Amino acid sequence: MPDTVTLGTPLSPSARRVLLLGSGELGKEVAIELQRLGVEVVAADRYDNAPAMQVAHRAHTLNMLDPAALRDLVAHEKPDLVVPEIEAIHTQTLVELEASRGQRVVPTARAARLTMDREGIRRLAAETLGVPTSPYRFVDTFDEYREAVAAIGLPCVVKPVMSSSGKGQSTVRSEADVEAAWEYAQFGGRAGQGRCIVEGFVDFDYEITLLTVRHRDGTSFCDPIGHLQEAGDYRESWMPQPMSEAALRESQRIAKVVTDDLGGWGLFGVELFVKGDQVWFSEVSPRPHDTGLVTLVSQELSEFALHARAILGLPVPNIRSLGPSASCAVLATGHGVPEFSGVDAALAEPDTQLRLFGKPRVEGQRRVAVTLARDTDIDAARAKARRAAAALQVKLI
Ligand SMILES: Nc1ncnc2c1ncn2[C@@H]1O[C@H](COP(=O)(O)OP(=O)(O)OP(=O)(O)O)[C@@H](O)[C@H]1O
Ligand SMILES: NCC(=O)N[C@@H]1O[C@H](COP(=O)([O-])[O-])[C@@H](O)[C@H]1O
Ligand SMILES: [Mg+2]
Repeated sequence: MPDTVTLGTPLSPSARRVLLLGSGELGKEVAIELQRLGVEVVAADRYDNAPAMQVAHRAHTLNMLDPAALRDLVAHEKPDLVVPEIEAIHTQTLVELEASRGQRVVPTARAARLTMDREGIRRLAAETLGVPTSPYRFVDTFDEYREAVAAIGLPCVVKPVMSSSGKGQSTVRSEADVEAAWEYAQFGGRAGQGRCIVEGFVDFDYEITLLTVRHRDGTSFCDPIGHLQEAGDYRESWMPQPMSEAALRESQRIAKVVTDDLGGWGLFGVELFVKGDQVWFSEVSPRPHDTGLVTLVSQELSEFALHARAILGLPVPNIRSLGPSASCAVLATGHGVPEFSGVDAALAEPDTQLRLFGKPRVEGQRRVAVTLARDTDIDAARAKARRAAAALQVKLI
């Protein structure tokens, strides 16, 4: 890579073009950061008017799990960079395009392929890299599942190999939960019926996301983000999560081993469980992480700005923290188009911010907004972010 990075003008022959595969709330912030650097942004997802599409130069709606549709889109847009934003992409097509046509994929096509599927990343981390994880087994049938539950023991966690935000995931605490967890895993995943992982339950003290940036000058870490999950989906996150020196060092070691193997440039969300000084690797997103939404208020360069810089080959000389901060997810339940009231009340306190994602519709339950707050300590920041979320009312019309 030359030391001089040249960026162009969007919609002109000199444009640097990025194709975002997935256009949710995280992609929307990435698109905004790229727009600020004059990058031409093309947003794609499975439905029209997805959040990032609303701030992109162009948008395409397609089934990104369909290899022909994905290939056509890349051939049509000829992006300098393909930037995956979700797991549910036909990543083998990206591997082929990278190999045959030198198509650049962020961070690498192999990283996108290995992390789209829990089996790829888990086997790499535990079996190849020797990183500590929960015990696990992969299963395809109910009989294999029963055997895995017996071998791993209760409690255990069951998840479809391809799912995110807790979809299809449940914890089996007693014999009575065994059948329902299987049914949910079969129908709750993003890609329909199929293979599952059964994991031993890790009785952690707390869990973190360690945002890890691989950029042209090396690897940088953000402060650890603590978070609270419900039903496998994030509800609150905060930073900096207090940790022992030993646990932080071990977390950074694991994050470095895993992200070095995945390679490429970009920001990764490394999910870790911590008990005392012991650390287990859970999974990694080779892209900004939902719990990292807190960086919109906690850092001068958010995880989205860091991702944009890293993927464009720009330097990340420092990551400046602005103080104890928290985020609180806002979920809507029901059917219809969101309308938000109490926005003024939600923003009444100092050092509070809001992102309304602009998701066009809710069917069931969906994250539609996030509140962000800074304060003198973590507890105060969390309480403030929760108050802001409570002040916001979402009506579905
Ligand atoms: N083996 C485990 N032991 C204890 N808790 C677990 C285990 N696996 C998952 N969890 C809990 O469930 C949460 C979600 O799990 P996981 O990150 O694997 O799901 P996901 O669907 O990939 O979520 P996301 O896409 O939001 O990262 C974890 O953050 C953790 O709180
Ligand atoms: N844990 C992963 C995660 O938070 N991903 C974020 O949620 C969007 C999907 O939301 P949707 O399910 O409401 O369409 C994704 O596009 C991404 O921005
Ligand atoms: Mg996770």
